[in-house]
Amino acid sequence: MKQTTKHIIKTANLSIGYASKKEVNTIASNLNIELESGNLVCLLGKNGIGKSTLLRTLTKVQPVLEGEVFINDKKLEDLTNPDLAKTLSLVLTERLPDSSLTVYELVALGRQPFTNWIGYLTTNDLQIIQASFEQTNTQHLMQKKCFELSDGQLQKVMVARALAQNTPIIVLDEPTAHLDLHHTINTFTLLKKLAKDFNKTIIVSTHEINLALQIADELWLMSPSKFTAGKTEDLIENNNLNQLFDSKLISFNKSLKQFTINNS
Ligand SMILES: Nc1ncnc2c1ncn2[C@@H]1O[C@H](COP(=O)(O)OP(=O)(O)OP(=O)(O)O)[C@@H](O)[C@H]1O
Repeated sequence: MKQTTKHIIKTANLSIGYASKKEVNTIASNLNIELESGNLVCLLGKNGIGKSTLLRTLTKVQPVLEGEVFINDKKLEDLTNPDLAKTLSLVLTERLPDSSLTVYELVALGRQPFTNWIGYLTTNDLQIIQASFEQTNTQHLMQKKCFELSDGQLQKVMVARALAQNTPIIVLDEPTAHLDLHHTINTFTLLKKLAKDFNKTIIVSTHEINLALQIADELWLMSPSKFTAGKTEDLIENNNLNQLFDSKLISFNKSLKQFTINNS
C-alpha cells in the first residue's frame, strides 16, 4: 500500500500580502509548502521581504490573499480559535502593551487554552509552567512586573509563555533580535531540542543566518523572485543561499557554509 506523508503544515498556491479597498499588495505568491512534524525550520530573507507576513498568515493572524493553508490536513480557516490555541503558539515581535501582570502570570496565561472557565491551574499545569521557566532560564524573573523587563528578558519570557502553551507547533518571529550571542545560542539550542526530543514543529524567522545554517533541519528562503524550502544540507549543496541577497558585497561560501565578504 502506498504510504502517504502526513504534513503538519501544508499550503496550496498560497498568496500572502495586504488587501485594502483600494489595492492588493501581494508580497509572495504560489507558495506550496509541505512540512513534516519534528523539524526546526528557519525562515530567512532580507528586511521587508515578507517573513512576518508569511508567519502571520500561517497562524491566522492575518487572512490569506489566495490559496489555502492546512494544519494537520484541516483548513486553517475552519479551525476555531480554541482549536488553534491548542495547536500552535506564537511569539511575535510586537512589544506588549504596558501591563502590570507579573511574569509568572503572563507565562501561566499560556495554559489558558487548557484550563476551565475560571482558569483553575491543575498540578499538571503548574508543572508545565515551572518547566517552561526552567527551560528558558527565566525563573529569576517570575515575580517581576512585565513592564520592568528589558527587551531581551521579555523575549525569553515570551518563549517561556509559548512553551507553557505546550502546542505541537511553535512559530517565532525573530525571537532573538534583542538577545546577546550567548542567549541567542541558548534559545536556538532549546528550540532544536524541543523539535528533536519532543517532536515539536518549530518555525523561526531570523537574521542569524550562520547560526540557522548550523542548527536548522530545514530552511525556507524568501527572495523577491522565489521561495525555496528544503533540507539545510541540500540547499547549501545546491547553492540556493545566494538567492537571499542580490548583493555585490557578500556571497555564500559553500565550503565554509557561511556568507563571506567579497574582496573588491
Ligand atoms: N500592516 C501592513 N500593511 C501593509 N503592508 C505591510 C504591513 N506590514 C508589512 N507590510 C509590508 O509588507 C512587506 C513585508 O513585510 P514583513 O514585515 O513581512 O517583512 P519581514 O521579512 O518580516 O521584514 P524584517 O526582516 O525587516 O522584519 C514590507 O514591504 C512591508 O512594508
